[in-house]
Amino acid sequence: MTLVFETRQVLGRFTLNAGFASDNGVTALFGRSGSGKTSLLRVIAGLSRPDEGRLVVDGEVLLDTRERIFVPKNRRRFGYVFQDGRLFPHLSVRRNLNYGSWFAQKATPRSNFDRVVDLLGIEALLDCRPETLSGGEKQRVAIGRALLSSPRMLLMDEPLAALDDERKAEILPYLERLRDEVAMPIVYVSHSVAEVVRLADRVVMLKDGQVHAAGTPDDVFGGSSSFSSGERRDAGAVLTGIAETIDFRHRMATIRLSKASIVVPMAAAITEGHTVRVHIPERDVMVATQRPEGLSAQNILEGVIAAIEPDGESMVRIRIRIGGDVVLARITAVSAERLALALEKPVFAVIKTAALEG
Ligand SMILES: Nc1ncnc2c1ncn2[C@@H]1O[C@H](COP(=O)(O)OP(=O)(O)OP(=O)(O)O)[C@@H](O)[C@H]1O
Repeated sequence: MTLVFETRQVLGRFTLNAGFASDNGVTALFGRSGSGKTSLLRVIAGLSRPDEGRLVVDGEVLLDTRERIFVPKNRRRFGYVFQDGRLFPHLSVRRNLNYGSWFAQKATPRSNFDRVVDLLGIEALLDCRPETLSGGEKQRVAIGRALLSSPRMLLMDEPLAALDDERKAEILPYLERLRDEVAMPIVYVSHSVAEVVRLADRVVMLKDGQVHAAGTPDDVFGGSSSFSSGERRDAGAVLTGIAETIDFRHRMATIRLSKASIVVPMAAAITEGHTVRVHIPERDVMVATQRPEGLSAQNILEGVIAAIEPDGESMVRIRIRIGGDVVLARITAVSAERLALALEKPVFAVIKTAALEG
């Protein structure tokens, strides 16, 4: 499945002028409040008609303003998941799910229903009414309903925003399974760096209605200089590793990276042998020229300096290469000078364990 999209739309004083291309996997539309994420999603969904635009999904033109093509929303075959699950309160979970398949062009085979129920872990809930479910359970049902409408693409608008941290942690592993097992593009709107880092294959970062940066989470979060202070705190490296061992007593997992291993607090559902992504915020990395001792930080990784980039007047960003991985650190230019940091110099990246996310 492929998706090619571009649009231009004037909304009052706001102009949306953006586009992106993707295939299967999660494309995150990321940006601050008011950057245009929802407006973009609405154009894709067919909920609003842009002044100019083109949307092609797997070769089929669903929108082309020049050619006067506008396929209405109910014929686009997209599944939607909103912030608030929007389940029908008077229907059981099973009937809510079946409602999705009712609108599918073909009848949903029984096996598909079972597969979706299994994927989202909602079998025990089938006879419940929505009001008896937790927020996370409701969202899982809402995702199931969207999947059972046999969509060719899923559009998710901040599906976790209304949930508390515990519910978010509960549902994230299901979203990861969805990403890994469902062969369709997923467009995922979020303003959470942690969520995007964990789920997205590609990030389209919007700013004032335009694409400000696009690429892998590492490309986009690995050191853009135009983050707000909140985003700046979360900027850093995103590394992929394998969960090697899990210490259930302390709820810590050891993740094998390309050369070294690091220990991270265990996220809700890390399984040994599975691939996980680890986000190391650059603010939580210190640089040492000798291996420090007697520190509370558990992760001290040996590497070499791959780059030193100025970042603002008094700061520098250091890229530390550790085998095939790169960890970022943002330190003052004065510290870099004092430590005589230079390209290819061997250093130790001191990572505060609490800063890692599974
Ligand atoms: N129909 C409209 N008429 C006028 N302005 C609009 C309209 N729709 C959206 N806007 C403006 O477009 C801008 C982008 O809004 P949008 O909801 O797309 O942002 P967002 O990134 O999704 O924000 P949030 O994260 O807060 O949901 C805002 O300034 C909004 O006020």
